[in-house]
Amino acid sequence: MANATLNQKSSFNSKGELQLPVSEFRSWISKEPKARFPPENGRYHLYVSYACPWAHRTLIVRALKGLESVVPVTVVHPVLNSAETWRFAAGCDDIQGENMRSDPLHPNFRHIRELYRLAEPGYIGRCSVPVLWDSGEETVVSNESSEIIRMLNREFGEFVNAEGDEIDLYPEELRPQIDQVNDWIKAGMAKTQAAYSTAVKMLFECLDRVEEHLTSTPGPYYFGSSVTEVDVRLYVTIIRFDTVYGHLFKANMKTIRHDYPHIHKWLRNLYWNHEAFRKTTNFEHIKKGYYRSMTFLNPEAIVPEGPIPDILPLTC
Ligand SMILES: N[C@@H](CCC(=O)N[C@@H](CS)C(=O)NCC(=O)O)C(=O)O
Repeated sequence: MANATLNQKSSFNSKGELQLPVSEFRSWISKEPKARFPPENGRYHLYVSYACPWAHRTLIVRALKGLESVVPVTVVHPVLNSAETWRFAAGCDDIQGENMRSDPLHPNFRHIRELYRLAEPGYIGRCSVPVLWDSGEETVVSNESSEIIRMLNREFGEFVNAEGDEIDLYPEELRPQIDQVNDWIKAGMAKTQAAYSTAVKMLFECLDRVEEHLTSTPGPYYFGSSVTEVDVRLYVTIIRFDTVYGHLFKANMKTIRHDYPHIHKWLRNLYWNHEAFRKTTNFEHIKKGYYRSMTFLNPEAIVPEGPIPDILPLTC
């Protein structure tokens, strides 16, 4: 299953297959006694882009757990300039969005790169989002979404709201199945015809598997009656599918809305019936983010008008 990273310059191996870099900041917020980063109200800050699927995961989990006021968020401008890295909003931007603003913690910062360099002077690695920032130590706790969502799910017990408390996205009894699905939700993108043909076929085989699975479960979630990490991780890819991946990455063997009725129903249920999914999905940022940033795939930076609507209603 493809999750396409929003990068100006992705790394490819000699066969033209995408190579995903490893995230460099991997500390944990933990409620263990004496933890370096204990859960605290207002201490941590999330820096995200609505365009980025990995950052989107963290926004959904933060909302599902009711942690919006505990872990504030700043949304960057959706168009990535790889030389300068993600930039904070400026007053004159033509694109708006909730929580899109200048950095409230470092008002003189213009780019995400400055956070990384404050955390590690001389840092020359990748300056990706999401960033989970610790305003206590002025450092990056983590820039790995799969780990940030586990921290938000598990470590903020005393701060989550009543609804969030009912939700465990990684419950003990489902862990083997969740790990198995996570294993094949991998990034895909290619630079040669052969690598593309292999990747695109694999991608649609994965979608076929998801469709088949959803045909045989009562739903409305991937594993039945409770939302899990798998719903979050699949959602951020599938919501971008018809609007971006099908066109920009030529993943056009089928569309979600026309060819996968069970995935389509599962997707629309999450979007229309759950604020945590709907509120964190900003189609303008997603489309402008991908089509204007990935100019090596879309040199004129033209943003397509369709599909219209971005997502179909619940009943159609
Ligand atoms: N492994 C990271 C990947 C995050 C990632 O690749 N983010 C992209 C946007 S979708 C990014 O910030 N790219 C900027 C860059 O590489 O310069 C995670 O899951 O958190």
